[in-house]
Amino acid sequence: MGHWSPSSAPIRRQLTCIASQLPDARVYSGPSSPPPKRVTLRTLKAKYTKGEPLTMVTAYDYPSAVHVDEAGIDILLVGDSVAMVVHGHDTTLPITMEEMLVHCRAVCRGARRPFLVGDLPFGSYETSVRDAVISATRMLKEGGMDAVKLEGGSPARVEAARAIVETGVAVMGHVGLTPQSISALGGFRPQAQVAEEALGVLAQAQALQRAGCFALVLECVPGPIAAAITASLTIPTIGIGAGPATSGQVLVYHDLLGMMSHPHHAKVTPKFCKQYAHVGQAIQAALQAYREEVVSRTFPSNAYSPYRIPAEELDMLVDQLRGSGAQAAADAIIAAEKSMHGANL
Ligand SMILES: Nc1nc(=O)c2c([nH]1)NC[C@@H]1CN(c3ccc(C(=O)N[C@@H](CCC(=O)O)C(=O)O)cc3)CN21
Ligand SMILES: CC(C)C(=O)C(=O)O
Ligand SMILES: [Mg+2]
Repeated sequence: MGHWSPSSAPIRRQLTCIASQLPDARVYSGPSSPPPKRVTLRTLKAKYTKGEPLTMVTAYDYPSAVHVDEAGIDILLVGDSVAMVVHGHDTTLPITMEEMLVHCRAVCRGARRPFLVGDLPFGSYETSVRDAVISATRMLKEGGMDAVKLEGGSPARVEAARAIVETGVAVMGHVGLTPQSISALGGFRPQAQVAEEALGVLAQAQALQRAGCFALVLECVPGPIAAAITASLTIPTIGIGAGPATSGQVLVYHDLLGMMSHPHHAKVTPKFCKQYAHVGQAIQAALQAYREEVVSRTFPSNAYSPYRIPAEELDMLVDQLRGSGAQAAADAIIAAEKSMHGANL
């Protein structure tokens, strides 16, 4: 048994057996790779109870998941923001369940430790409670997620959240700015900026808590409103553009890395995003340097041309090519050998 805790592994291990396409990187693969201690609902609750901030970041693929895991982030969200930051859409609406599941599986292979939450995409849970339950269970069975997130706090959304929880799937709620409602909202606008609206968001948050949500995202609401909501709940709030008084914070991976500095991307980087790096600039500089080195024929140098052939083999090859009349090929060998290794054949 080693140090597998009975509560953390069995479910995911079973899932991995059921669905052959599921990631196996989260399965204990022998003594050489000790299993990392997974973040569970219990871990999250313990942190919240102690007043420790919860950290959450999005990731959409294997390398970003590895990085988020290594950084010790508590919760990894496979967000439907993938539609905008990875697929290049202007909103989160077009991303499909099948596309989300592909991203979830890639993330699951890279992230062993964080608690994994998958965003239910637009259209996958609003049509009926039955559809909501089907979509949520797919996120776990086919996506390898630990929990799902859905947007909104209207009575219909609360009913969907309750039904999913009753199925045995952990649900994270999401109120304030709910980007999937952009058509009705008329834009990515900050929410709860008048007292009546703030009371509405508070009531939605409380209804989602009653429905059994284990946490709530509060997006784009004034700090004091987020503070009031957080103080009124017994489950953690995870803020984004919601000030410092929430129980935790979430940012989009590409935003916090400064990957979207290109003017084409800049439109989707909201004001509340702090850039902890300027990875976009680093990528741009590297690509330009590569292009310039190829054009100037300085790449690949000998250091990056690793495959060798013994001199006597080359001699034989040159002789055979000459014998068969392939003079140009033979000359090319001699010229290349001279320029790469200064050798005269
Ligand atoms: N890259 C990225 N980061 C995000 O945080 C994010 C996404 N994408 N996509 C999904 C949602 C959409 N989000 C957004 C997007 C834009 C604003 C924004 O620019 N708001 C402006 C007001 C714009 C308006 O009035 O139309 C602001 O002043 O905050 C806020 C949140 C947050 N989420
Ligand atoms: C911004 C977070 C909360 C989100 O829902 C997403 O990335 O899709
Ligand atoms: Mg989302």
